[in-house]
Amino acid sequence: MFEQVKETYAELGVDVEKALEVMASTPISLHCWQGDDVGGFEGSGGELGSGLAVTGNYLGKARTISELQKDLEQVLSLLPGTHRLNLHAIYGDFGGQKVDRDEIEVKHFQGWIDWCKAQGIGMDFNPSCFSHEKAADGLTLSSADEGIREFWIKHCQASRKIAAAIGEQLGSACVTNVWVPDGMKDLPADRLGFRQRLAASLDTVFGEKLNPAHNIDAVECKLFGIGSESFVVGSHEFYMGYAMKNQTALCLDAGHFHPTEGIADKISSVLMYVPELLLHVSRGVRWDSDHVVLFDDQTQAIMQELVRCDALSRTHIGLDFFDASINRIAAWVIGTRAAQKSLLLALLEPREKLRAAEQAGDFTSRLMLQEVNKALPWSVVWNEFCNRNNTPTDWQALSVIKEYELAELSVRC
Ligand SMILES: C[C@H](O)[C@H](O)[C@@H](O)C(=O)CO
Ligand SMILES: [Mn+2]
Repeated sequence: MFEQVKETYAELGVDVEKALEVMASTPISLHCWQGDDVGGFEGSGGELGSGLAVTGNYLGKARTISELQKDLEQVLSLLPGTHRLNLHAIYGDFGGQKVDRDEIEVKHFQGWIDWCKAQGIGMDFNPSCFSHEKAADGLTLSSADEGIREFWIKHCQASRKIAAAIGEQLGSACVTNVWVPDGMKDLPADRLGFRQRLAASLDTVFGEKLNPAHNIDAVECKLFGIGSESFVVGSHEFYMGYAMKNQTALCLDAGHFHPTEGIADKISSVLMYVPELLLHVSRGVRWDSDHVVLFDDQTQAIMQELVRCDALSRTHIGLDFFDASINRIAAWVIGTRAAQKSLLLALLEPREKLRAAEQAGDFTSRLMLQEVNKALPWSVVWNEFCNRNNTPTDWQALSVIKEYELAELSVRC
């Protein structure tokens, strides 16, 4: 059947083998925080805060680094292709000691680096500027309190040093994404002041020039959060301007805009002015609810734009969702596979024929071809991709996950 499908696509000018090659060389950066509900392992007992919220209480949350690594290994075994780990600073191995955010060092993450090396994957990193007493009032790098700003600047500077070591040791640039929750529940008096302080703090954070082969800086914008409904200092306009001016990567999170505003249409514009893009593929339901990513129109549109803009080499595809209402392994596998399937669908699009019709002003054929594309047998190619990587098909993966739940997750009390 697969050979016939290849011929069907070839008639429309689509090279299926080329699409499978690109799939195999396009990693998805797996966010560690889905495994334990964004808790981390500092052992400080701190509550999740700063506008982040996880709902659900499904059994088997990872409680230790080794449990999280075991869960991630299970996930990786069920994903076709080679991926990356996206780690937050709060997941370091602090040996039960109190290590504050401004004191973190490479040694606290060496275990993770070694684990990634053993898995044959790259690693991305994030300073954790949330769920901490010095972020309790919702302000960090833009705070009017210089001591607070200094603390978070030091944390971000330390994070970049760690990221550069990660990138150097693993031989793959580590994307360091800076997201701060800074904002106001109600109407601020001096928006400009907050934004000037954030820009000055970021300039200090990024002041040390690091080898881009080891570390890529990204900044993440947001529209609102819990506790920052009226004002977010790091808005899209702020960070797009900052990224353009300083040529950092810009992180677009699919849940960080108005509920009806997708990020697909932003990709071609952003990539005209910033060097690289980091995506947090997510799914907001009513708000930035961080639902598990699905194979839906929004996700398909994002990947379609990446392929149409020939932007995969300048884009780092990360995921950002945290759902504790279902098996967390399944959440990762469903979400990652949805992102991958959306990418495959985009790679199999007869885009040369679409482009030709559009350039000829033949919008009728363009529309019809877009509809024809939806009915093409892309899932046969997806199953071939799974087979070639010795991974089960979607439905088969569920039974493997259920067995893991019984053997491993259900005994974590
Ligand atoms: C844990 C992540 O840093 C966080 O989800 C951030 O990326 C975000 O999207 C906050 O809304
Ligand atoms: Mn995000």
